[in-house]
Parts: sequence; C-alpha cells; structure tokens
Amino acid sequence: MASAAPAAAASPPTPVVTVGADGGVVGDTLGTRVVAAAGVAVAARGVFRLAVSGGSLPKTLAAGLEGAKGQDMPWSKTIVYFADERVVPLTDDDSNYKLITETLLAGRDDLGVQVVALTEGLDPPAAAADYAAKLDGVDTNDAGVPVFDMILLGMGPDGHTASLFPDHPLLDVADAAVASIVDSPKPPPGRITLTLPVLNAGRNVLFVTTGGGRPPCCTRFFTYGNKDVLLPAARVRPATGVEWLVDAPAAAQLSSPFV
Ligand SMILES: O=C(O)[C@H](O)[C@@H](O)[C@H](O)[C@H](O)COP(=O)(O)O
Repeated sequence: MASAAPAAAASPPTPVVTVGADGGVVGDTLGTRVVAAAGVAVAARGVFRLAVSGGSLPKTLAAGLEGAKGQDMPWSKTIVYFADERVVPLTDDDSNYKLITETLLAGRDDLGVQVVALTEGLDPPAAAADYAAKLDGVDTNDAGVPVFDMILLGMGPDGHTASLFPDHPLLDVADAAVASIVDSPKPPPGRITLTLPVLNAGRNVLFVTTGGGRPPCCTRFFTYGNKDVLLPAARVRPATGVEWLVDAPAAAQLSSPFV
C-alpha cells in the first residue's frame, strides 16, 4: 500500500443510524443490506468481497441471512475476509475464523464461499504482513488502499472497532493495510486488524451494535474526553457514508449529534 494520501477536503456524510426494535430486527436489516451490496458487487465486478468483524456480529449476520434472504446471496461469488482476527490457531475458541464457520457459514459448506483466513503459526507482525499479501486481489483506490465491497464492524464499550483501540498507535498507521497488535486491551492480546485507511475506503461500511452497556462510549462518541480526539469507531467515516444498525437499548444510549 502506498503511503497515506492527503485527507479529503470534503467532509464525509453524516452517519445514518437505523434503529431496530431488537437484535432480530437489526439482523434482518443487516441481512437485507448484505444481500443488496452483494448483488451490486457481483453485477459490477463478478465477486463480493466482504470483511467481517468478530464479537456478536457473525451471529447477528447469520440470523439475518437465514431463510429466503440467504438463498438470495451469491455465496459462490462471496469472499469473506476478516476486519480483524485474533492470532491464535484457527481451531481456538478465540478465533474469528472459527466463529464464522460456526455461525455465518454453518450448513453452507457446499456453497463455494471462499474464506481468506489468517495463516497459523506466525507471530502478530508476520501474520499481519502475510494477511496483507492475501489482499492482493482486492481492488485498490488511487492511494493504493484496498477497497472492500462491504465492511461489517462492531464497537466495543471503549469505542474500539476491529482491533483499533483508543489512544493506541495503530490508529495512526497509514502505510499498511493490515497491522498487528500485541497488547490488545480486549483479549486475546495478539491480533491483526485492517487499518483505518482501509475501513474508510470501503464501498459499504456498516456498524452493528446491539444491547446496552455502552454509555461511557456513546456519550463520548464524537469527542474523547475534552481533547476532541475521536474514538476509533467515530473515525470510520468513509466518503461513501456509514450506517449504524442499532437496537433500541443501544439507541437509547447514543447521544446527539450521533442520532
Ligand atoms: O474482538 C473482535 O474480534 C472484534 O472485531 C471487535 O472489534 C468487536 O467487533 C467489538 O468488540 C464489538 O463486539 P460485540 O459485537 O461483541 O459488542
């Protein structure tokens, strides 16, 4: 990836927040968004490159793609990547690869979905470099940044997204598509993550946040303390816009100007 391009002059669109009554409704909406983005990508480029996070997202997505919507998915033209991954064996309970095989991909072994998994046995920096090399087939923008058709993100209680944590130097990585962390505040400590330039280059970028328990983060969503330093999740503002799918308990904790 080339070094960072100058920041775009125009402000990105204000995030769109879509509130569902509960996790089931959020999952349904997510499924609809994913099928729509997949259809557009396959019609335009013959493939749908989808980057997913860990946490609760794979389960919500799996539920949203049950039934008819799942049948509308171009599974054989879908390539699943990881917005972040834990540097553990693929069979480890902490592995996001294991998580998606047990949720999103469960019962879909024969549909030809490709998954770009972490290479096992490498330390985090080597795993990040190796994973970056696996992005070779992904389109890039003028700045050489990989452009995914869709990136699905969650937000932790501290405002982290993917494995980009508040006040961490990884937030400033602008010359690599994939970075590593060895001191993740959320266990396990060793992880790889897509970097902010990649998250901000996605064609469709969605956050999915359900449940309460996030007031410290959400009340500080746009500013961090008194320093006007944005929390990691708030720094994901692609020029294509960003949508937040939240349930009612999460929405109740999001303060203006977020909603
Ligand atoms: O740890 C991971 O693998 C994640 O990608 C992480 O960034 C996650 O998305 C958030 O912590 C939200 O997690 P929840 O969906 O469980 O709230």
